[in-house]
Formats: sequence, structure tokens, C-alpha cells
Amino acid sequence: MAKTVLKTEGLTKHYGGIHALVDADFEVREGEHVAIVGDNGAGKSTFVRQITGVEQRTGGRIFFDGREVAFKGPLDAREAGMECVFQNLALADDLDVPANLFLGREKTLVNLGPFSILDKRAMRKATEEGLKRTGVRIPRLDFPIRRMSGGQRQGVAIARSATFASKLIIMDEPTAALGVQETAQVENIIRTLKAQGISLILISHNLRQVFDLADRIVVFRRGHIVANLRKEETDGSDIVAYITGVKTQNTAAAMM
Ligand SMILES: Nc1ncnc2c1ncn2[C@@H]1O[C@H](COP(=O)(O)OP(=O)(O)OP(=O)(O)O)[C@@H](O)[C@H]1O
Repeated sequence: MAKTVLKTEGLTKHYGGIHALVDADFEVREGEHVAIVGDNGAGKSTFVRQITGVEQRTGGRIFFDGREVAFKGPLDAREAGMECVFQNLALADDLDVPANLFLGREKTLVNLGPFSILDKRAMRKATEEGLKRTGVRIPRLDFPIRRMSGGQRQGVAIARSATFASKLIIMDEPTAALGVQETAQVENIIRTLKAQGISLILISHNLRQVFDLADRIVVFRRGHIVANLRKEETDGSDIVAYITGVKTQNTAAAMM
């Protein structure tokens, strides 16, 4: 059986009296693509903020790459090999593709802090390799990001995470703002990541996408994980039932 990349035990987050995440046991194995679904406010983003160190949890334990971790911030998570692609892309509009890929991690010829000399050739080469590896097609690397379509921008964000994530990529609604064709492009990139054995957590409201791309589907409702199913053992109507809490013949026993 594949090694566990990420595991949480009893992960809990309270915001004052709001129990946004309660006792979440969750696992991703090497090469596995796990989807997280749930209604608005179910606790999905809260879960991601706890595992990536954006916030500090109220309780529970997190294990990453074989050791217990307590990331103090997202930089710690990145350094450990976990990258996140967020809904609102953290891209710099005026910079070109290589500059965006290496934002905050620039390669330098001479490192003198603010007076450093950037190694633009090395960054461009690494960018070309990163885009090729992820199957992201961008016509001009030297154009500022603002001149690109939503799909191309999302492609750059994913290529960036795939270039640096050695262990796990987390995508929070990567296609929410995209059209049909752009969504298809991003889904192809996700398939390429799967073929390369990169582990992924995909948060999505799009059940067609979830069934297309994920090996396993985890359902959050009101801060709790209420289902954790292999794709083959469930279907869309069961997942909707778990999301909404409306029982069906198949889900009633599990919801007792
Ligand atoms: N900083 C915060 N302070 C107080 N309450 C919060 C905070 N962040 C989230 N919440 C609450 O925690 C609950 C879970 O929110 P969360 O954003 O994790 O849901 P979600 O499943 O990601 O929803 P969506 O699909 O709408 O993004 C909600 O009730 C939300 O209002």
C-alpha cells in the first residue's frame, strides 16, 4: 500500500463559539487524488487553513511526510513540500510568467539581498520545464500575466505549485471562475499531475469534476467529515445526500 503523505487526527478549529472544524480524521496517500466536497460554510477552507499553517488549530494532530508537524505559517508548509493553489490567484499582474513562477523564490546569480542579480535565464529554463511537465500551454512567457486568459493564469499558478511541491498540492476551487474550455484545460493539467504520481487535495463544488478526477471523495458537513468514500463505491446522488444531510436508502445507515 502507498505511503501516507498527509494525515490528520481529530483536527479541530473553533472561532469563538463557531465550531468550524470538529474532530477531522483525514488521510492522503502517495499519488492519490482526494476530493473534498461540502456546502458553503461546511469547513473545507478552514481545514485547508489548518493543515497549511495559515491558522493555528484548536486541537488535533497533523502528520506530513512521516512526521508530526506544527507549521507556524504557509512558508513552513511550502518548505516541507506542500503547495496550495487558492481561489483568488496570488499572481502579480505586471510580471511575466517566469517572474510569477519564482515569486519570492527567485534564482540569483549574485545574492546581495535587494541588490541581488537575478538569474533570468535559469528561471526561464526552469519555467519552460515546469510548464512542459504539467502540460500547461502558454504562448508567450514574456507577456505580463494581465494579458492572459483565466485558464492560462490558473495554469501558471498550478505550474508554480507543481514546480515546488515535492509532496502534496492542494487546490481550492481551481476552476470556479473559469469557462468551459478553460476548465477542461485545468482538468487536463490535473490528470497530468496524477500520471506523474503527485498527491492532490481538490476542493470543488463541481461533482462531475470530482468524479472525473478524484480517487476518493471526502464530504464535510457543518464542520464534520460525514463520508469518506472511494469513487467506485458511491455516486452523485449519495454524495449530494451526504452534503445536504437529506437521507437516502444508501446513506441513511451512515448518517445515524
Ligand atoms: N475567521 C473566521 N472567523 C469566524 N468564523 C469563521 C472564520 N472563518 C470561517 N468561519 C466560519 O466557519 C465555518 C466554515 O467556513 P469555511 O470557510 O471553512 O467553509 P467552506 O466549506 O470553505 O465554505 P465555502 O465553500 O463557502 O468556501 C463557517 O460557518 C464560517 O462562517
